[in-house]
Amino acid sequence: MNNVTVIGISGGSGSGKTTIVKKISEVHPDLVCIPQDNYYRSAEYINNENITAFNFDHPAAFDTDLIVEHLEMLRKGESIQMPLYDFVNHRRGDDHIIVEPRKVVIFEGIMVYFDKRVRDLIDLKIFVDTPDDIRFIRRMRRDIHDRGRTMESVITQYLEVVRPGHYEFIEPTKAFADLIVPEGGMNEMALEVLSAFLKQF
Ligand SMILES: Nc1ncnc2c1ncn2[C@@H]1O[C@H](COP(=O)(O)OP(=O)(O)O)[C@@H](O)[C@H]1O
Ligand SMILES: Nc1ccn([C@@H]2O[C@H](COP(=O)(O)O)[C@@H](O)[C@H]2O)c(=O)n1
Repeated sequence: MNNVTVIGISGGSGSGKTTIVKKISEVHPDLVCIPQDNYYRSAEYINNENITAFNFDHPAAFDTDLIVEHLEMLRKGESIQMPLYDFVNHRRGDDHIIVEPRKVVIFEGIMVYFDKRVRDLIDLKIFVDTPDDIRFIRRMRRDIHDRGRTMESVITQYLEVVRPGHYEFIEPTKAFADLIVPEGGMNEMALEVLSAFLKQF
């Protein structure tokens, strides 16, 4: 397939990246999203009590070689076997999903712009910029509801690794963005602009 366009959607944890992807997928069903989270390395020994024993907010937490390989394949019009990640048990699942090539590929995650090899494979770079307090509240709710976490583990993890990791590895990558979207998934005007951009494909 020629002319595959890769769109990056990055931003801090809880900024609203996934929500944006869900909303634009409703309007443009013919795109595919690759979540960077699916490329986390497994750390099965982690639980709510030792949550900071593996740093999920460091670039080394991701299998970036596999990300590069898969994005290159999608750009060439080849299908990939995308891994699936289990946030409750902190491990890559045994199954994978076959992702068929599409004209528009979205790559979404907290450290999408950290590695130059990945950046160079992305055509349009979007950064979702949401204040820390809002992100923390969203994350707390979501992690307790969906990711099997306790309030104490969310707070400990946030203070010890998530917040420092955000300022060291994520916030600086905003400088690579072509577009900055304030407040994430309910920014209707930003969604309209993105939607109009996608209509050409
Ligand atoms: N604009 C918003 N207003 C209220 N809640 C939101 C908004 N955007 C996202 N959320 C909620 O916040 C949580 C985190 O959002 P999500 O899109 O998963 O963020 P990210 O993918 O950046 O971590 C989710 O539970 C989501 O439903
Ligand atoms: N087992 C894991 C893996 C990752 N995290 C946290 O997820 C955040 C990134 O995902 P978002 O959907 O919030 O963008 C990241 O900040 C990690 O701390 C985790 O808690 N457990």
